[in-house]
Amino acid sequence: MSPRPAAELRGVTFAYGPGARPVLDGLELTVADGEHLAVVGPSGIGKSTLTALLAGALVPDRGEVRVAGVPAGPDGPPHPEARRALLPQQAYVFTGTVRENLAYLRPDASPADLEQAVRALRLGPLLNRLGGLDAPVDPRRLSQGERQRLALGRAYLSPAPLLLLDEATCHLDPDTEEHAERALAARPGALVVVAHRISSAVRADRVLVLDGDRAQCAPHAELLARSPLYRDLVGRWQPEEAGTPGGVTSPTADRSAPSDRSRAREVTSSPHPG
Ligand SMILES: Nc1ncnc2c1ncn2[C@@H]1O[C@H](COP(=O)(O)OP(=O)(O)OP(=O)(O)O)[C@@H](O)[C@H]1O
Repeated sequence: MSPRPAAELRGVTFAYGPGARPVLDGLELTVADGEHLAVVGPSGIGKSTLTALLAGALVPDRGEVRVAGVPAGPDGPPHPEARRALLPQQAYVFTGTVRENLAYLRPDASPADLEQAVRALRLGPLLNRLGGLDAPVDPRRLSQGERQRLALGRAYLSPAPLLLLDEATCHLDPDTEEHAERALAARPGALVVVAHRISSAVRADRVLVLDGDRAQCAPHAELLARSPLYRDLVGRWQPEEAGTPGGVTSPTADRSAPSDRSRAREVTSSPHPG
């Protein structure tokens, strides 16, 4: 028997309010157990909306979102196997100690667990600067990148089997981002990353390209070979990466062109390649 998917979207349609044009319309997606999925697409196409639906922060108007086989929604604490952690671009950092920040989602984390998270996310130098695990954190005195790194350490320790990163590494340099994504992907469970660099898409198992009714999901190389849309996105992305320190900009496209999002689309079903 094949393992239960980490997440499934079946015919998911969502609009921000009655009468508004659906952001997602009939989306079909399966995230395999243990999969590392990157999500890309033009600005405003619905990448954050998708992560919020997977997190249960938004509820579809039609269709269903399931996490580990359990319907996702805002009602009640999720089944332990269906927990997910959503990291937004603006990282949450709490007043409290470094330890409390890191262990917020896993209060029973042992010293060995914390040590492993610090090592896996290369947080040692930051911890030294802050004064160690028991030093108080003043969020106002942390850079955006430092905040993101603490939040990534928290996500690493989280027991949630589904991690959702919505441009949660955008203030990190490419090397630190790669290390963090690889560490998070190596945890048990699935990782969904709204990518803001092409390198993020390249190292994922598959890439979901959201663009209205042309949404597609496949490994990077396959999309490059068969998807003009993906090649177009990558083509516009690479110069930005090359020219922007940190390369923090998502690919953007002219969204003034009318786009028909009315047709359902199947964007998965291929098994997790790894
Ligand atoms: N709270 C909201 N109320 C109304 N419309 C919203 C809201 N949040 C997002 N939208 C709209 O929904 C669409 C999708 O937004 P979303 O943030 O999911 O896109 P995105 O692909 O993540 O964009 P970006 O790459 O620019 O972050 C956009 O047209 C946006 O204006």
